[in-house]
Order: sequence, then C-alpha cells, then structure tokens
Amino acid sequence: MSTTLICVVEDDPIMGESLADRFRLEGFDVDWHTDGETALDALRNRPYQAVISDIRLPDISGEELFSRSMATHISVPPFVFITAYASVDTAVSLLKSGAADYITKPFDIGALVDKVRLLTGTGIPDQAMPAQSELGVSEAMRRLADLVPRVAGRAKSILITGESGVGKEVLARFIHRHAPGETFPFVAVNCGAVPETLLESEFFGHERGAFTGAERQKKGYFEQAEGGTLFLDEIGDLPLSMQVKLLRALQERRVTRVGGERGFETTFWLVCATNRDLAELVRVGKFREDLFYRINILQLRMPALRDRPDDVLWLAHRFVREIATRLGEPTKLFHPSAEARLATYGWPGNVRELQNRLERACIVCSRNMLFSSDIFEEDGSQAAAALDMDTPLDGYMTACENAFIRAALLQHQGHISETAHALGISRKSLWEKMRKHAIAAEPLH
Ligand SMILES: Nc1ncnc2c1ncn2[C@@H]1O[C@H](COP(=O)(O)OP(=O)(O)OP(=O)(O)O)[C@@H](O)[C@H]1O
Repeated sequence: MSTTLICVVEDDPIMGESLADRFRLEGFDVDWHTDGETALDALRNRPYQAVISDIRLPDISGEELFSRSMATHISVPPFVFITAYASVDTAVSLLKSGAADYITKPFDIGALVDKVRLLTGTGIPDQAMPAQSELGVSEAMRRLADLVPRVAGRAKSILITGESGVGKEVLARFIHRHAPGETFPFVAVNCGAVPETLLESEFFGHERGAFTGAERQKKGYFEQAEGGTLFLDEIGDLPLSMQVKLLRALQERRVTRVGGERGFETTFWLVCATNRDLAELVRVGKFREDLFYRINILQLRMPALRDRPDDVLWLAHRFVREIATRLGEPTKLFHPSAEARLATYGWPGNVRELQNRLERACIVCSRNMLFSSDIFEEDGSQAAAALDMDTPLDGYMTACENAFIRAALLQHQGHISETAHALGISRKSLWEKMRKHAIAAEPLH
C-alpha cells in the first residue's frame, strides 16, 4: 500500500516537530515547511494529499498561501488550518473560500489525525486483535495492548490520560517493556509529590556542595532514567517554572546538575500521565502550550473502569489469585451475588478501588467463597445480599451448586476422586454435575 504524503506548514519548532512525528507514527509521509513561500514551491512539485497549515506564518499568511495555491494550481489538496481561538473568524472565511477544515488551539493531535484521515480517505487498517491482553479483555484494553508494541520505541513522547486509579502507571510500565530500553531503568516520578523547592535538584541532580545540605553528588531523574523510560505522573501538577526547564531539557536532550559546570547528553523515552484536562490548563494559563504539544505527540486514553465492564470480573479473578498466592492460601471464588454486584457497581475509584476492596475481603473473609457483602460491606449481611438477588429459587440453587463444586475442586487441586469424596457424592455424579455446569476437568488455579 503506498503511503499518504502530507504537507505541514508550521514555523513553531515544537508544534511542527510534534505534528511531523505524530503523522509519521501514523504511517504518513510528511514534508514539514517552516514558511509559506517554501510550502508554495513544494506544492507545485509534490503530490500532497493534504496540507496542514498554521494561519500565522513568518512570511506570508496562511490565507495567502491558500489563495495563491488556488490561483496557480489546477488541483489543490485539502487544506486544514490551525488557528488560535482569536482567529476563528479568519478560519471560517477560509472555509467559505474552499478550505477543508480548521482546528483551534490548543488541540489534541489525535483529533487532527482523524480529520486528515477522513480527508485523505486513509482509514485505520483493521488489525486482528488478541482475545485478551495483559491489560484487560475489554476492546479498549485490547486495542491499547495491540497499539503499544507498534509505537513504543518510535514515539519520542507518549501522554496517558485517564481518571485516578485506572491503571495509567500499569500502562506506562507496559510501554516500557515494549520499548528498546526495556532492560534499562523505569523511573516513575509523581510530579505533584515533589516539593517545589526540591524540583530542580530532583530532576537535574546536584553536585556535592551545590547548596547547604548537598553533602553528596546526586543523580537527577533524567540521569537515573538514562537509556530507559522516565514516567512523569501527574504532569499537570508541575509548576510553570519547572515546566520551562523540563521543556528545555527535552528539546536539548542535555542536562546540567545544579552546581555543575558542564551539561551532558541524556537519552530516555518519555511517558507522561495526567488525570486533568491539560488543554483546559493551557487555556487558563497553568500549563505551557509548547510543553503541551511536546508531550502530547501521542495520547493514549485509559477509560474509566465503569466504561469497560468486561474488565471488571477478569481483573477481580486475577487480583484474588494474586492475593491468595501472596497470603499462601487457596484462591477464593466469587458467589454469583458477588459477581453480579462487581459487574454493576460504578467503580468511582477505578481499578485501585477494586483491588483494595478485594484485598480487604480476602483478608477478612475466612470462607473460600466471597459473597457480595464481603466485598461491599455497605450492603449488609450475606443473607441480605443473597436475598437481594432478583433470581428464582431454582436459578439461585443452581448457581450455588456451581460455585460450591468449583470451590471444592479448587481446594483439591482439581482431583476428581478427592473432590467427590469431600462432597459426599460419587465420581460419576461429580462428572455429571461438572458437565451440567460446564466446569472444565482440568486443574483449577
Ligand atoms: N490492567 C491491570 N492489571 C493489573 N493491575 C492493575 C491494572 N490496572 C490497574 N491495576 C492496579 O490498580 C492500581 C492503580 O493503578 P495505577 O497506579 O496504574 O493507576 P493510575 O491511573 O496511575 O492512578 P493515579 O492517577 O492515582 O496515579 C495499581 O495497584 C495497579 O497495580
């Protein structure tokens, strides 16, 4: 399949580089021009399928670039303009003269990619996705797990967004494992937790004697992450003064320790995460626009747990197994009342809340089966939880039998004779019941 050639006209070096990087990651061929005249020349000779242009350019304006191309070329590719909020009127009049679309700053590059895909007829090729992944079984998680190996090690910087507790750090570590620096360190920094006065020395390190209390030389986060991944969690909490320094370090790829004389090169993959709306922070002046584009080349959004219900039980079983291994106990099973409640609860605290509730339930509950009320204390007694179920008695009894047999099999490592003996039934009737409940005859974990 031949690639789609696009033209980016942008004089801002950070924005231009971010756009070029992202479109290349998406499989486009990109020519990036930093002024209008060069772009006009290129438009004469290169078979562009779309043009993305800032309205403000250092020589001619975006409007002039568009009108002169329209006047001199027989076939002009679709133009998408990038405009500041204040210039929306210009963008609208450009639409009237035939431009294809515009996007207002600050914008998510992903949204621009979608526009260009539409205009150039370049859909995302269908990928065969695995049935499950390390991240989850929901479609959203499988898509992420499928995408990460293709972009890790190619995207200079990745931004993960999502509510607190959705698993942003888990995704960051997953990205690290798929990047070429996998054997190098993964350095996680919670930007909101570092006191403002220590930020510079924590990020850049310091020389011995650089300030009172600096008794030894110390490597900063950039240096610690050398060759590996620097994960900046809660990037939206970084004060503006540190944002400038971070941007400079990212652009120059050189850092100087506090009190040091010479700078040295650093190489690391950057992954940032936030649960805040960074574009809104840009709008209200709390986040630098240039840094926003620099770290936002590729954005991966982790949906809230309530928006991917398929993952809840999958994660719950996984957590319960892990907890049991840690406690050195047999794995507990879920009573149908618990499964039903887990699946319908809203999970305001996301995966972290699920993990914490199960941890508590496994420690407190001495039975080998967890009822809804073990996990949701607020639901009251086990009996009340069972009565809550809007299930006919037959269905309830069947579900109990199913869960009880599974628990017994688990306790006896899947040995049929031992389980049948413990249950006080014959092997034959155990087999029949297992068939009825579709329980696999293999060692259960
Ligand atoms: N797919 C997953 N598999 C296993 N554990 C997970 C998964 N997703 C999240 N977790 C667990 O849930 C908890 C919260 O995850 P994590 O710290 O990655 O969330 P976060 O979005 O970075 O949270 P915050 O915004 O508060 O920093 C962690 O203990 C993590 O191990």
